[in-house]
Amino acid sequence: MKTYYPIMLDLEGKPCCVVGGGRVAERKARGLLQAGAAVTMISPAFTPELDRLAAAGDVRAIRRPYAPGMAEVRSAQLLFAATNDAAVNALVCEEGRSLGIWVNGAGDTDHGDFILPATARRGRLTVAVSTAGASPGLSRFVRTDIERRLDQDGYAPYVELLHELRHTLQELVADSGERQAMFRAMLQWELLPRLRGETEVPAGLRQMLLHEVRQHPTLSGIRRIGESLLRLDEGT
Ligand SMILES: C[C@@]1(CC(=O)O)C2=NC(=C\c3[nH]c(c(CCC(=O)O)c3CC(=O)O)Cc3[nH]c(c(CC(=O)O)c3CCC(=O)O)/C=C3\N/C(=C\2)[C@@H](CCC(=O)O)[C@]3(C)CC(=O)O)/[C@H]1CCC(=O)O
Ligand SMILES: NC(=O)c1ccc[n+]([C@@H]2O[C@H](COP(=O)([O-])OP(=O)(O)OC[C@H]3O[C@@H](n4cnc5c(N)ncnc54)[C@H](O)[C@@H]3O)[C@@H](O)[C@H]2O)c1
Repeated sequence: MKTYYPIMLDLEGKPCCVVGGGRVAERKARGLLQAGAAVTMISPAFTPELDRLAAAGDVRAIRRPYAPGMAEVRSAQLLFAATNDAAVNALVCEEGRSLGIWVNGAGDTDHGDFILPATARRGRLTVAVSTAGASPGLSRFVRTDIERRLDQDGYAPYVELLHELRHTLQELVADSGERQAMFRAMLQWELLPRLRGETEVPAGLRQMLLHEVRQHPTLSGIRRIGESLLRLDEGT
């Protein structure tokens, strides 16, 4: 069985090129724009949404069929073959390979270098789901299931709070081993149930925790904060 390597790429401002202008190309373009990439599309025709994005200047649209050697392909850092013509997709994959550009093939006969997962995002938290190409529909199904759970459980504010607390400890504690023990202890705090149904961290809770962490930046301090949170819950 083939095993893929999952990765989070920083595409901010980087040139990415999508060949094709249909429904699949549009989905790839939307994902790239979310990541802040500089997107160029090559296709004789585009979906109405891609036409809108091009008119707004959000993507650059080259309105002609793909041909090997195009400057927009050569300058891309990531390449996507998403036409409905398997021979064209294969050519795009081949050109990407020969140029050393990572290429995604959207069809079953394409041989690209990477595939895309279905992605659930809530704030800084991203959950990516892949079936290694076995069933993209299942990836989508699992993604929507995860989104429902993340919304119910308050993970978006939770990850914001953890980000802030972790940053605070990084400034206060020099030893990385000690810090890691503290981060692990912090994850034992019963915070998630308090954030259920919230879209933001309640200001009082945030201030209280930041204050306590600044006052007690030690492993035993972090554990005690967790215990006092439990006592608060028990009303003692
Ligand atoms: C996850 C997602 C991400 C994205 O594209 O952004 C994605 N496909 C999505 C949806 C989806 N794709 C298809 C259906 C129809 C139902 C079905 O066929 O199951 C649905 C469902 C729908 O649209 O509702 C059809 C399809 N997809 C591929 C082929 C070719 C083939 O392998 O045969 C065919 C058949 C074409 C045909 O037969 O004509 C190929 C790929 N699709 C992948 C990703 C990669 C493997 C992902 C994995 O490992 O699971 C891979 C290998 C390459 C790639 O594209 O990177 C996105 C969900 C986004 C979301 O909603 O969250
Ligand atoms: N990876 C996936 O998630 C996924 C999902 C469904 C289908 N597919 C596959 O992807 C293909 C595309 O699906 P779609 O729904 O976007 O199809 P579509 O028919 O909506 O769009 C095809 C696009 O390719 C463009 N095109 C055709 N020849 C071209 C060329 N020579 N150069 C540049 N662009 C060209 C067309 O102008 C059109 O914009 C399907 O044929 C299928 O094999 C992949």
